[in-house]
Amino acid sequence: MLKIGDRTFRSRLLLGTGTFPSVDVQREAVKASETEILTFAVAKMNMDDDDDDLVAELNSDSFSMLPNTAGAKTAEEAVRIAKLARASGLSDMVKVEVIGDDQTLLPDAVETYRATEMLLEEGFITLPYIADDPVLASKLEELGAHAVMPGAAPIGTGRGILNPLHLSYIVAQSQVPVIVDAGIGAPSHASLAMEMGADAVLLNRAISQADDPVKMAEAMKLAIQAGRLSYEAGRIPVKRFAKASSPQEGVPFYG
Ligand SMILES: CC(=O)[C@@H](O)[C@H](O)COP(=O)(O)O
Repeated sequence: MLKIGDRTFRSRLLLGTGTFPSVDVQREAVKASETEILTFAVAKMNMDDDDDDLVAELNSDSFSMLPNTAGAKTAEEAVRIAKLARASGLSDMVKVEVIGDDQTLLPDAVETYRATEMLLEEGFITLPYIADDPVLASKLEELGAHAVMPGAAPIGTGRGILNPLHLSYIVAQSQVPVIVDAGIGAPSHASLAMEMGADAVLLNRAISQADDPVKMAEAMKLAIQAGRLSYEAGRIPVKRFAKASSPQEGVPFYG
C-alpha cells in the first residue's frame, strides 16, 4: 500500500486531470487507470460554477483529491491557492508547485521550500514537486513534508528519467514516499521509476495526449504494477561478463 500522511492507497498511479481531449475521454481514462488520486490545478477551476466540467467530475467520493498550486510563483501565492482549495472542501492534501522559470517550468527550490514550511504550519499534508535534487529532497523531508515529488524531466516533455543516478539517491535516502512526477512519456519510463524503488508515479500528458488515452491509461497502470512487482522481487545484478544458463562441462560432443 502507498501511505501518504495518514492515508493509504492501493494504486500507485496519480493522474493529472486537464489536457484530455474531452471530459468523456478523461472519465474513461481515469477508470482504466484505476487511479485513486486525481490532481488538478486549483487556479484553472471555477469553484463557483457547479456546471464546471472538472468540478463536477471531481465531485466524487471514489477519489482522493490532490489540488496543486500550479500558477504560483511565490510561496505566499502557493499558500493562498492551497487555502482556497481547503476552504472549498476539496482537500487538505496539496501538491506544492511553485514554478521558477516559464520556459522550462522547473520548480523554484527556495519558494517551494518556503511554501512547504508555511503549509505544514497550517496543517496541510504537503507533497512538494521538486527537481531531481537529493539535497533538497532530504531537507524537505527533515522539514516534515509527507512525500517528495522529484521530476523525471520537465513537465510535458515526455523524456522519461533524465537523471537516474539522482533519482536513485533520493529513493535510497527517503523515509517518506517518493513520487516521480512529470516528464514521463511512456509506460517503460514509469515502470523504470517503480523498478528503481519509487513509491508512485504522477503523470498527465503521457495519457491525456496519447492517440488513445484510455488504452494508454491501462498501459500505464500495468507498467507501474509491473515495475513495483519487479522492485519487490529484486532484480538480478548487472554483470560485466556473460554467465551461461546451462552447464559448460560434461556436455556430449556430437561433432
Ligand atoms: C497535472 C500535473 O500536476 C502536471 O503538472 C504534472 O506535473 C504532470 O506532468 P506531465 O504532463 O509531464 O506528466
